[in-house]
Order: sequence, then structure tokens, then C-alpha cells
Amino acid sequence: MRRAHTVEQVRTAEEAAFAVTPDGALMQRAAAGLATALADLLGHVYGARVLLVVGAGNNGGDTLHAGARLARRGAAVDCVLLSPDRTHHGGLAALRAAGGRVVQTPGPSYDVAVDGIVGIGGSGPLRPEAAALVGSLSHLTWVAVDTPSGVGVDGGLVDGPHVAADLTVTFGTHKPVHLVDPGARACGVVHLVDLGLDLPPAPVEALQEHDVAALLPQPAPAAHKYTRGVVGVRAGSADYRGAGVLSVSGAACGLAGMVRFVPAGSLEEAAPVIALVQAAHPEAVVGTGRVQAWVVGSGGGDSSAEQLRAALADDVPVVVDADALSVLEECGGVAGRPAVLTPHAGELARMTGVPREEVEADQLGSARRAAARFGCVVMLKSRHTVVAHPDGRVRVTTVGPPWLATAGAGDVLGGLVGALLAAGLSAYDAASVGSWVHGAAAALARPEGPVSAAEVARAIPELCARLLREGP
Ligand SMILES: NC(=O)C1=CN([C@@H]2O[C@H](COP(=O)(O)OP(=O)(O)OC[C@H]3O[C@@H](n4cnc5c(N)ncnc54)[C@H](OP(=O)(O)O)[C@@H]3O)[C@@H](O)[C@H]2O)[C@@H](O)CC1
Ligand SMILES: Nc1ncnc2c1ncn2[C@@H]1O[C@H](COP(=O)(O)OP(=O)(O)O)[C@@H](O)[C@H]1O
Ligand SMILES: [K+]
Repeated sequence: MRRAHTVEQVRTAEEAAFAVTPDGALMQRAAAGLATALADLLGHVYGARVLLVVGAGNNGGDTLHAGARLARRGAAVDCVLLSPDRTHHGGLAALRAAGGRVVQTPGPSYDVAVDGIVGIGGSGPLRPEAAALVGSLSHLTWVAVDTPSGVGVDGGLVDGPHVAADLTVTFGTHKPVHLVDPGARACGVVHLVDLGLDLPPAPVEALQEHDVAALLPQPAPAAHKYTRGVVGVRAGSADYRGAGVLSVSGAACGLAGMVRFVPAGSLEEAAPVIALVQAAHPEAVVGTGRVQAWVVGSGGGDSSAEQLRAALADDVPVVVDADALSVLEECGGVAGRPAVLTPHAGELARMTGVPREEVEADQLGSARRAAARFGCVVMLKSRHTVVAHPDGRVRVTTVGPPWLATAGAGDVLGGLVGALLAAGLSAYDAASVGSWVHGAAAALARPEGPVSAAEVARAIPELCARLLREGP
């Protein structure tokens, strides 16, 4: 599990660590890790040209000590001090002693620029002087120390000038900004340097491959299809026939024992949709019956409210997707049952009456507020999908190529999450495992190129088999 802690949690853990470690030891651990990561990035240290941009706090201290380590190994290290009167004394002395230079303006070229302007002590966007300097150096490769300066650490918010890093070297633990967009986009690749901190449970996590393998439902030796769980899909309509097929294809990935497909309207009206579903998935059973979870909404159109009411009449977990999201409140909400809502930013904006840009600007907060308001798990789908539990916990999915942003991918995901619910996972696990499997299946189907929603669905069984082979 990748765990992200808040600034307050990190501060508390650091205090405890300071009490039992020699003065400056933690900063030296951070600086050593940072210097190693910089050396790896540069490929060679001797003769490398390094620019440090240093602010007033300990983030600058880490940066100066790392710069000193590189200078001792033969790098040419220049340093711009943004608050010359308040620079970390020990760090600056170490850099000077190692041959590093303080410069008023940066030279013409560097192999890397190191952002030591501000770390977890920061608030708000970069101030004008720092913003002007960073803006003038945007062509350089940037390494952010702990966090990219100007980006909100706890919320991942970006609302003004900030450092856009190629690599972020963080210390002790991840922070939410490293996982949650839009802040995560400013981090680039994230590298964690362990400081041996004693940390509490993390409010924000990202499942890793072995976590997903441990959570995947597996059939008991004597399982039959009903003990493995039946997932019911109420999706598709005359206008959106394909949505029914794609929802079923996600549900029929093999993680549940059986799929029931229930189209809207009479069997006669639904005949074209049924024909498509049966052609693609002859194993799906058409018609109502007992299920352990419902998936409702994709391509439902005008039938969404009727379909959602019918699903909610059964006292089983439910995935509310696409068109059903906009009729959730008129249908009385999910009423205490395990449930997953699967909006993208536009859908969540409509559900909550907030402009889409505001949802996109605060993905962590938006998903959390929606989970609290609707009283169930909310999966805000995006590049880094945020799965929020009503109690405030969050799991972020960081796998999944941008090629996954393709029509119908969401239908497959809804079906997949429904299968996991039917197999017995909690709503929180089903949503976070489903989102991870979905992203990883897209990468498996076509590692570096375009992928269709149907191909994502087809790759799910092989992806799961690989996870189970590797084991937790
Ligand atoms: N202590 C240790 O041994 C260890 C420390 N560690 C390291 O310490 C870091 C935390 O250090 P910290 O607490 O000193 O705060 P820090 O992030 O440097 O910033 C404070 C300064 O930034 C300024 N500032 C604020 N906002 C700004 C903005 N928008 N734009 C520009 N400037 C802004 C603000 O200035 P002021 O408001 O006072 O003018 C203030 O002086 C942590 O991230 C990690 O790197 C770890 O390695 C573990 C070991
Ligand atoms: N830039 C991106 N990188 C990776 N995955 C993405 C990106 N944008 C969207 N996705 C994923 O693609 C899927 C799109 O689903 P959705 O928006 O419901 O589309 P549709 O309604 O057409 O099926 C979601 O799983 C989402 O997380
Ligand atoms: K920084």
C-alpha cells in the first residue's frame, strides 16, 4: 500500500523522531536520499551543473545539504537564495564549504534545477519573486524537494504559479498531493526516502499490485455459481444499445459466478439490446431473478429512474452509474445499503450543483464531500480516480494509461465493480480494486497505445490471473 499522510500527521511524527535522534540527523537522512536520487537522474555527478532554488525553511535546508553532497563529488552547484536573511545556516555553510556558489541570477544552462523553495510548511501558490524565477526557468528539468512548491500539500490543489516537477523526492511518507490530481500532475515521478518515522493510519492510500491480489475474490474449492455471487445489470436502452453490452462485459469478467441482464421496457421493446448482449455474452442470463448486487445506469436514458427504483427494491449492494446518477435523489438515494456511485467530474458537478471546473480543481475534497452527502462510496473517475468512503478515507488509483479515456470504458468499470460487490467485497474494496484492475487491464491490453472499452473488458481475466500467480 502506498500511504499518504497529512502535514499535521507528518509534523507529529517528526516531533517524536526529533526527540530520539541526534540533532540534524533526520535532515541528513533526507539530504542523503535526495542527493542519491539526483545522482541517479543525472547519470554522472562529476561535472554536472546543478541549480538550487532555496527558500527560508527546512525544505531549503534539505536542498542545501544535498547540494553540498553533490558538490563534494564534483558537481558545479549554484544556488539562488530567495530569503537570504533567513536561509538555513547549517545547509548554506555546508554548501559553501563544499565549493557551491551563491548566485544572484542563474547561469545560462543547468542539467537540473532543484526546488527547495517550500515543502510542507508552505501555503498558497508561489509568491511573485519565486514565481518569476521559476517561470523563467521552466525549460529546465526540475526536481522538487518533498513537494512541488506552490501546490497544496494536503488537498492537491493548484491555484496559481507553482513548480511543475519531473521528479519529486519526498521524505518519511507520501503526502496527499503526491497521489491526488491536479497536484499529482505537478509532482512527476515520485520517489520516497524513508526516514523511519512512526506514522498513524493514513487517510489517503493507493493500492499496489500485491494489495489488489490480496483483495481479489477467489472461488472456494467447492464453489458453485450462486455461492460466487450473481451480478445483475440494468443498463442499455434503444438509444444506447452498446452501453448494455459493455456493462455486461465488465460484469462478465469472471469474478462473479453469473450475470443477469435486465433491459428497460418490455421484452419486445428491448429485443435489439438483448440480441446484442446475447451475441457478445451468451453466458449472460436475460431477465429478473435473485442477485447479490445490481449495476444500474449506463446508457439507461429515460428508463434510468425506473431501472434504479427496481434495483433499489432489492436489499442488495448497488453500483449507480452514468444516467442513474442524475435520478438518484428522486429515487430516494441508496438508503444505507453498500453502494458505489461512479461519476466523472461532469456528472458529479451536475449531481451537486457545483461547476465542473471546481470539481476538477478539488478532486479529493469533491469526492469526500459527495461520499458524506450521499452516504456511500463515491468513485470520482479521472486520470487518478479518487474512491472516497463516507468516513473520509480515500483510495486513489494511479494506474491506467490516458488511452483509457475512451467511450464506454466507464460502462465496463461499472460492471466490474458490480461483479466484485456480488462476490462479497465491501463497497470500498470493490470500488478501489475494480478501478485498479480496470486501469491495469487497459495497460495490459495495449501497453503503449490505443485501447477500446471492449478490449479492456477482455483483458480483465488475464490481468487477474497474473495478479493471482504473483500472489499478495
Ligand atoms: N526539520 C527537519 O529536520 C526535517 C525537515 N524536513 C524538511 O522540512 C520541510 C518543512 O520545513 P519547514 O517547516 O521549515 O517549512 P518549509 O516547507 O521549508 O517552508 C517554510 C517557509 O516557506 C515560506 N513559504 C510559505 N509559503 C510559501 C509560498 N507559497 N511561496 C514561497 N515561500 C513560501 C515561508 O516563509 P514566510 O511565510 O516565513 O515568509 C517559510 O519560511 C519539509 O518539507 C522537508 O523538506 C524533512 O526533511 C525532515 C527533516
Ligand atoms: N487521462 C486519463 N488517464 C487514465 N484514465 C483516465 C483518464 N481519463 C479518464 N480515465 C478513465 O477512463 C474511464 C472513463 O470513464 P467514463 O468517463 O465513464 O467514460 P464513458 O462514460 O464514455 O464510459 C474512467 O475509468 C476514468 O478513470
Ligand atoms: K519544494
